[in-house]
Amino acid sequence: MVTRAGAATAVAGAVVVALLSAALALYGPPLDAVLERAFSLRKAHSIKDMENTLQLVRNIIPPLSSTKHKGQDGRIGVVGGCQEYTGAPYFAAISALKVGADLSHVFCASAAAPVIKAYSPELIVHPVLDSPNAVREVEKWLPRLHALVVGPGLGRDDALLRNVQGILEASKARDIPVVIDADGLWLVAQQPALIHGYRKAVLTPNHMEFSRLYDAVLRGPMDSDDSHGSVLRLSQALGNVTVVQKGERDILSNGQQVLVCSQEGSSRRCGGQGDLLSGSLGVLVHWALLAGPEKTNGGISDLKLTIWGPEIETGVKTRAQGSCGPQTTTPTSPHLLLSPSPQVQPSPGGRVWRLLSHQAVQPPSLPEARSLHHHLRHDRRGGGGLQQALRNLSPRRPEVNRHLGRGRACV
Ligand SMILES: NC(=O)C1=CN([C@@H]2O[C@H](COP(=O)(O)OP(=O)(O)OC[C@H]3O[C@@H](n4cnc5c(N)ncnc54)[C@H](O)[C@@H]3O)[C@@H](O)[C@H]2O)[C@@H](O)CC1
Ligand SMILES: Nc1ncnc2c1ncn2[C@@H]1O[C@H](COP(=O)(O)OP(=O)(O)OP(=O)(O)O)[C@@H](O)[C@H]1O
Ligand SMILES: [Mg+2]
Repeated sequence: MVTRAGAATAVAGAVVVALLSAALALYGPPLDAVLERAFSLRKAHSIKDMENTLQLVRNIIPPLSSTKHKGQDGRIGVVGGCQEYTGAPYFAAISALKVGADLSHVFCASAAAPVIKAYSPELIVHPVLDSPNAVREVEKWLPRLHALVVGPGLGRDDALLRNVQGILEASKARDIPVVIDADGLWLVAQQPALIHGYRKAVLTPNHMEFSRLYDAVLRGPMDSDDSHGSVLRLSQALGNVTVVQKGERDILSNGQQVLVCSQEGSSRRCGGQGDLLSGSLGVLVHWALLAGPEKTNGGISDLKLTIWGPEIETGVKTRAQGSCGPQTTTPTSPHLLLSPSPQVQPSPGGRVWRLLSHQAVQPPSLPEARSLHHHLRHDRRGGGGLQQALRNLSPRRPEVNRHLGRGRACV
């Protein structure tokens, strides 16, 4: 059973994704313009805070080393892909590799398999989801997977959904972290008990999926004037699973804390951006849980973290002195202060990109783009700031930039 710290670590992983997505969102338009737009700060915090935050990101990135074997840094399975939808599972599965997983599997309906296989040789595609032995076929792979992403391009066919129900049961029995997205959330809305109390579940509903889920679980429409409270309540009603409500501002909660990320990203509202998020999250939740509470300071509630740059607020549930129960504070500062220690007073003005460009030395030219994983590790060995790592991603790999540029997802 997952400890509280373990579950909180999953949420800490979500904070990491918020930061990484800031990084991921930097590709596309010229870097400085995006930095200016994405990281422009109204109130800057100390460089130390920025360093703390980047340290959280670095902490969960598993070290690259020549002693590792294939798959050790992440083997992710995507459950989805049907006759109509083949792009979504591809976007989710390839995102897992681009973030830094070693292997990415897609378990899809037989009709979708040849199409998804044709998209990329990097994906291991299993045409089993519509087979009579689908659950057994997937279950064979579960011992070799670190996390599952369930739902991208799944569709709503009852037979497929029944198979996915069995796959989720088998995954829970093996304590495998699951990210549930898209039509996987359609299934959860029909059977909330399927994941109730499973603290290694992370749900990533968009606006529509959230209101459907909220309605199904809490038997009534969400309060659109209290989006923070709605996410908190839904998480609590589902037994404190982590809920990431995607939108103009991403709102996350594990039933104890609420974290809001308003990091500016792509203004496109094209299909597939949520799929990029869920695939990336599959890797990062695994890494955050693998890193453990000591690396993520026990999870969000214990982190002395002031998020630098992205306007991330939190309604951290704090036990007011002398009160009998937890209270939710409403966010005042545009920055996230996650510890009960006295509020860090933001210093006026300033822009992160000036800090980063000051820090970042001329990046060495790399013959080919590598995963962000590589660069974040490289950064740890005393490189420049995260920006240098990002600059190292070769602009000569348009498919990488296009992929990273699309994916603005703050979780
Ligand atoms: N290329 C592909 O294969 C893609 C497949 N997809 C799959 O398509 C299936 C259905 O996903 P959808 O997201 O379309 O379905 P949803 O049921 O989540 O959304 C239905 C429609 O609601 C509308 N909508 C979305 N956000 C809204 C908002 N904030 N306010 C008002 N209306 C809003 C959109 O037009 C959307 O198509 C999922 O399985 C998903 O994974 C999508 O991921 C898109 C890309
Ligand atoms: N109105 C918005 N303004 C800015 N960013 C947004 C907006 N809506 C969503 N986003 C961002 O885009 C990302 C994807 O959200 P979206 O609502 O498109 O997911 P989705 O519908 O599941 O996508 P998909 O088409 O892949 O299923 C989210 O992480 C969110 O941060
Ligand atoms: Mg979606």
